Amino acid sequence: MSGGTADLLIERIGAAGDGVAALADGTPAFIPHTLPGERVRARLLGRRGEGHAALAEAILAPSPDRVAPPCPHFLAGCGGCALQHWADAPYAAWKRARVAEALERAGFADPAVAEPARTPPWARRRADLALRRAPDGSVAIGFHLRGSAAVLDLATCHILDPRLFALLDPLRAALRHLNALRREGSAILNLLDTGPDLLLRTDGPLNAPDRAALAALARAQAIPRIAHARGEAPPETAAQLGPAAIRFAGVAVAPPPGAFLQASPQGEAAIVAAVLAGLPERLPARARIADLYAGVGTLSFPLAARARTLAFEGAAEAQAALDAAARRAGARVEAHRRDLARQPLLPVELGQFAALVLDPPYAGAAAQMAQIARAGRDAAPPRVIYVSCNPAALARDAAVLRRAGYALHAATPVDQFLWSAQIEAVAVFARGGRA
Ligand SMILES: C[S@@+](CC[C@H](N)C(=O)[O-])C[C@H]1O[C@@H](n2cnc3c(N)ncnc32)[C@H](O)[C@@H]1O
Repeated sequence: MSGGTADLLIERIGAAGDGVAALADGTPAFIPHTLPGERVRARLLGRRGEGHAALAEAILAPSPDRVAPPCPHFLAGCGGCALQHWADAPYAAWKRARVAEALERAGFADPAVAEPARTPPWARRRADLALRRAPDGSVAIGFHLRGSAAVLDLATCHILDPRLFALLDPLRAALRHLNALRREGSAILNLLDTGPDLLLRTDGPLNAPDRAALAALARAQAIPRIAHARGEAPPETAAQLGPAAIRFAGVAVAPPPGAFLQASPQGEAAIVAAVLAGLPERLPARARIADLYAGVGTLSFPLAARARTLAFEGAAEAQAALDAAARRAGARVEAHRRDLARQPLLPVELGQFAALVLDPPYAGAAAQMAQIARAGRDAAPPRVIYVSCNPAALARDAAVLRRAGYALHAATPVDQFLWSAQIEAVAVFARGGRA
């Protein structure tokens, strides 16, 4: 069916942010930059998963909710954003509905879902940008074009913090002559309290002139640390001018290069607030909280203000940074390294916690959920506070909690990835009667 055109009615927005229309045989077509209710003329491109990829050649009847996208890269297909063409109110309502639908699929009828906590434009403090060298030696830095391996070279960006965006031109200039970048790589930018932290992953080794060039870039742009890794190898510091640190609840942590951070300060604040609000009002003096998938301690240190917190994290460097920060600050945080997919907390361990906070990666926390279900009424923690970055995993994991006897206490969507299809959420579950 590819190559042809069809006039179609957009029925809804799909999980990747594309408009979805039904073809004559009922197969869904995924059409970027369209909106529910619109009639479009679409060119069919080929199979995509269960349906067809398509492009809108013309919007025959535009939605009243269509707005002019603020960024010129959007209609060129920049993969950083999917929904800039949607008015703010229906856009936010769609994000909220994705969380509500996930909880409904888990079996919680008519879930009480708050309005999304928002992140404004120009606030993203963490970005993983693609690098691509052109035949003339120049280097493109940006997001992949949607559905393509090509990199859109960013001339502007409405989501990135301007302090990070300002580094792109000097970085392009430095990368032009960097031997370590042969064809492609990535630049992970984290804006810490001490300034930008840069991790370059490239397809070649760093040589002495490369090191000198990166040191010069660090000095000229006041970048405290630039690290480099070849492919997926562990990073090594290429230039360090000063400390690289960020504070969580007043505790300074020195994260490893490329460490996971919540994508925006607003997103982090909203997640921390919703997690703390989900704790029982009164915690006994000897109460303990478990923070699973703790990273470098974004949630552990705020939680420790309420009770002794045992933090579990699988990545060695993140766990070490969390452990060192907790020791230096004398915080009530004990950091343990543990692969929670292979070694989830067992019922005998779960029984000691007044609350279990978990913030798993995209795949969710199936192994841990199975142990909570096994723990039964006596050992399962009274509260489970689940921070989700994937509604599908939330639906699956929340269903296990429901079957294990938990009620949904609160749900807060957090929109940290402005204009993308992503939505995060903090869902608070309480065992029957104790909410
Ligand atoms: C979404 S991040 C959350 C980090 C932290 N809670 C925060 O807010 O910054 C998920 C974390 O889970 C860790 N992780 C991924 N797979 C894991 C596993 N199997 N066992 C333990 N930790 C894992 C990652 O290293 C990452 O730090």
